[in-house]
Amino acid sequence: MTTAPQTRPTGLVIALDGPSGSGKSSTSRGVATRLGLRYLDTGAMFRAMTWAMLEAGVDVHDAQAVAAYAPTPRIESGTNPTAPTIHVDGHDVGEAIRGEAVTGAVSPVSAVPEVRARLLELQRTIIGDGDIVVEGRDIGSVVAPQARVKLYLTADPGARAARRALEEGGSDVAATEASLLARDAIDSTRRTAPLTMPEGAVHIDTTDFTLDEVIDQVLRLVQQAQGRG
Ligand SMILES: Nc1ncnc2c1ncn2[C@@H]1O[C@H](COP(=O)(O)OP(=O)(O)OP(=O)(O)O)[C@@H](O)[C@H]1O
Ligand SMILES: Nc1ccn([C@H]2C[C@H](O)[C@@H](COP(=O)(O)O)O2)c(=O)n1
Repeated sequence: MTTAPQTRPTGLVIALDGPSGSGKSSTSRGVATRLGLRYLDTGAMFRAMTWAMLEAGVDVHDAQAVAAYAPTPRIESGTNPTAPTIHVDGHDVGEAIRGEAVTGAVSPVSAVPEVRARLLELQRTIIGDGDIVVEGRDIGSVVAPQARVKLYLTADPGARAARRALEEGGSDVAATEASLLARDAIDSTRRTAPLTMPEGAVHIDTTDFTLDEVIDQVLRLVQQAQGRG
């Protein structure tokens, strides 16, 4: 049963960061929907960039080639939390970016500074004056350090893998966990904007909470932050 506020804050930026499968997208979409805010999935933008590189035949392990291609694709993110969209050069890539090829290549592509600089500019343009929930790996630390509310979501690797395997219709939990941990390792050790708990963020370990319980916790934190003005 949800108990948290329904009033729509203005100019608000809520930043959610955390490792793969910790519940960022589901929580962000739930919070944005409840508060009437926009929603930005920055992971989808990095996936879209990776999809474009693979389509163009760029070697994703060649940082120079990745950097050279980074300015090319036109990436457009739709920010409706109940129906987020992502397009590359006019193509709807919402499904394609969730496939194994992109998932296996996205972390090395995301580690290239020219990719991050290009997407940072797009992300900040979309954030604009706020009224948005933004999720990723470096939102509270780099993209929007001014965010009024910053959350850092985690969950035990076993729980993350089990949730993801369930979502994917019963894929191998051990293989899913290995894939999540491999991505976490690259994302948290890269030189530019690594995954880290941002200064001022509230840590929520979601392992033992349902999605509704986590959304409620975030809504309460937003209410407290609004109370502080
Ligand atoms: N608190 C929760 N309890 C149970 N399942 C959850 C919870 N939060 C999210 N889930 C489920 O876990 C899976 C992963 O969640 P989600 O996609 O939101 O994570 P994420 O952090 O955005 O992942 P990624 O970084 O890979 O995009 C989804 O199937 C989602 O429904
Ligand atoms: N702000 C961000 C968001 C995402 N990434 C990279 C690292 C992730 O492994 C990948 C895919 O993200 P997901 O869809 O799993 O949330 O994108 C990043 O570096 N910075």
